[in-house]
Amino acid sequence: MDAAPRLVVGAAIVRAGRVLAARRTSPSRHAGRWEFPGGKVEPGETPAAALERELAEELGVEAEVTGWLASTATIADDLVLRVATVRLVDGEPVPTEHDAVTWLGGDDLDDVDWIDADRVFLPEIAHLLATLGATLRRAVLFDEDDARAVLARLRNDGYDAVLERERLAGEDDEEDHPWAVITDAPAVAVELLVDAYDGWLDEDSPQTRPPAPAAPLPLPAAPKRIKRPDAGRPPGPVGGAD
Ligand SMILES: Nc1nc2c([nH]c(=O)n2[C@H]2C[C@H](O)[C@@H](COP(=O)(O)OP(=O)(O)OP(=O)(O)O)O2)c(=O)[nH]1
Repeated sequence: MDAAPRLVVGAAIVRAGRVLAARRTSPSRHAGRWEFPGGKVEPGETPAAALERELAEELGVEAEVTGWLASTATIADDLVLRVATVRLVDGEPVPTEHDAVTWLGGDDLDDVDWIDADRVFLPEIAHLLATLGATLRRAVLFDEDDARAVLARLRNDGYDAVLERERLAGEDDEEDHPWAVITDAPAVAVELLVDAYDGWLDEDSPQTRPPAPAAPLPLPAAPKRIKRPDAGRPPGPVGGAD
C-alpha cells in the first residue's frame, strides 16, 4: 500500500486587506516564483504548529493560524499543500530564505507569477480579502509623522494597520501626497485618532476594494527645469566664477 502523501502547509498571512506572497529561490523550477511561505509538516507536529514554526524560521515573525482554506493542491505524488489564513502577532516579515516578499490586495493577486499549484487558492483568497476589505477603514493624514504615530497607536491597541501613500487624482508630482492608514479598527477608534492627529476618516473610500500595494513613485524622466531669465545659458559649475 502507498504511504499517505506528506503535508506541506502554506500561510496566507492577511493584514489590513492584503495577503503576503514570498518569492522562492530554490529549487530551480520554483526559483523566482511566488508562494505562500511555509514548508513540510514534521512527524509529530500539528499542521498549525508546523506553519507557525516555519514562519518564525523563514520570516522571523510570531504568527497565529486563524483557519484553513477549503482547497487542497496536489504538488506531487507524495506531497499535498494546504493553506491556512494567518494573523501576524509580532514582528515585521523579513525573509531569510525567500529573496522578496510583497503584500497583494485582492485585485493584485494575478500580478505575480505564482507556483502553478498555488493558483487553486487564489479565488478563495480574493473572496476573503474582498469580505475583509468591507470592514476596513482609511484614515487620511497630511503629515508622515502623524500617520506613523496613528499606525503605531493602532498596532499598539492590537489592530491591524498598514501605511500607504495616497496619490490624489489630477495631482501634480510636486504636491504633497497625503498618507493613509488602513486598519480594521472600529470607526470610533479611528475617529478619535484622526481628531488628535489632524486627519480625517475617509468615509467614501471604496473599502470593499482592498488597497493597492504601495507603488514606487515614478521618477521624472528628466530633471525639472525652472524658468529663469538666463534659462538659455548652459549651467556653469556651482559657485564657479564667470
Ligand atoms: N512552502 C510552500 N511550498 C510550496 C508551495 N507551493 C508548492 O508547490 N510548494 C512546494 C515546494 C516544495 O516542493 C514543497 C515544500 O518544500 P519546502 O522547501 O518549502 O519545505 P521545507 O521548508 O520543509 O524544506 P525541506 O525540509 O524540504 O528542505 O512544496 C507553497 O505555496 N508554499
